[in-house]
Amino acid sequence: MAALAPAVAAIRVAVRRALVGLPAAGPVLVACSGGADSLALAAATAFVAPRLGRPAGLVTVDHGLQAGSAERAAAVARWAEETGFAPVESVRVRVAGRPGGPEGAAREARYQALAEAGRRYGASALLTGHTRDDQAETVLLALARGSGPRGLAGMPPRRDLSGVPLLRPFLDVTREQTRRACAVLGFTPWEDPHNVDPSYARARVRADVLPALVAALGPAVLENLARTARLVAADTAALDDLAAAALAEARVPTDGGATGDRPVPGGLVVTVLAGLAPALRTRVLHAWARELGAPAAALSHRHVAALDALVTDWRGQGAVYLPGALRVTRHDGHLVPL
Ligand SMILES: Nc1ncnc2c1ncn2[C@@H]1O[C@H](COP(=O)(O)OP(=O)(O)OP(=O)(O)O)[C@@H](O)[C@H]1O
Repeated sequence: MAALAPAVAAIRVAVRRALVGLPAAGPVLVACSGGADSLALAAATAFVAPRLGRPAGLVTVDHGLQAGSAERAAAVARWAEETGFAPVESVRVRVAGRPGGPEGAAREARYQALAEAGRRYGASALLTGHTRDDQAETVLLALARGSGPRGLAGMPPRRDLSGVPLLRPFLDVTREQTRRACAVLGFTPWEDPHNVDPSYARARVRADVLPALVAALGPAVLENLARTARLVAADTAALDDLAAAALAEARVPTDGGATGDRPVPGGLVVTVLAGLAPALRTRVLHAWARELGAPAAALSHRHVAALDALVTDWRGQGAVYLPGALRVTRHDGHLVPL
């Protein structure tokens, strides 16, 4: 018997690790663009899932942004049916008219369609083909944009996508391995023109920045960036737990036992906030602003810093304006939403 190619073994092991012990019943759904990463993911899932007694389906999204995109989606769906995936779906989405740049709008439409498919089929998980290289790019972009620990934590291996568990089994698999696996298995992956389009920051990082880093510092750079993401993610999760407890403590009691003359519903006690370490306090304020209804994408460091100044640099300044048409002021030793 011919030995199993190491790249094929690596992708199967990664998918097996992700699927083994999945709590819920229901099929796993592979999100497949037809590119090397998600084609390798689909091939590994087609091999592993039946051996774990799980049905495997596949969804491909047609963004309708490029000539030939419908044909590409149809070809992926045809291949999936021939390979034994069920259900198989090709979903056409409308990208135009969504907020944000074209890349962000396409991503939002894609994830919405994937989550809807996941719910429709009662999927136990939705799988995407993000690799270690994608993770390294994400960390570098976050570092360059100054997005702080939440950005540096990169993409989590699992998260909730509107009620469906989203898994990324390939975060420890390299792009080189997915390409090699495709070659060994005789697939011709689709090459997404966006991946090499220099008008996208991620494409420039992929084409120029990472190769330069690897050339200067050696190939371990990719794994080291991915490890940085894991370490920061663990620290961030711990700090988030502490911040949730601190937020509970800072809340003005609504039962009449407030620290001021009268309770201020929905407010926070400034003296409690002032006693927190800055890293915790800014997390508390960020979480509180989200709770009040500020949209995550629009809530920036600047907004949180302005809230923080109400606590630590109080000079009687006016209300702080937050995205989502919100205002917060300091009154009588409390931060209060107006
Ligand atoms: N059109 C699509 N339809 C279904 N899933 C998609 C589509 N585009 C991306 N995905 C999913 O999201 C993952 C990340 O996509 P992205 O385009 O960011 O990275 P990529 O490295 O180019 O992936 P790939 O080589 O699989 O296209 C893919 O691996 C795939 O699981």
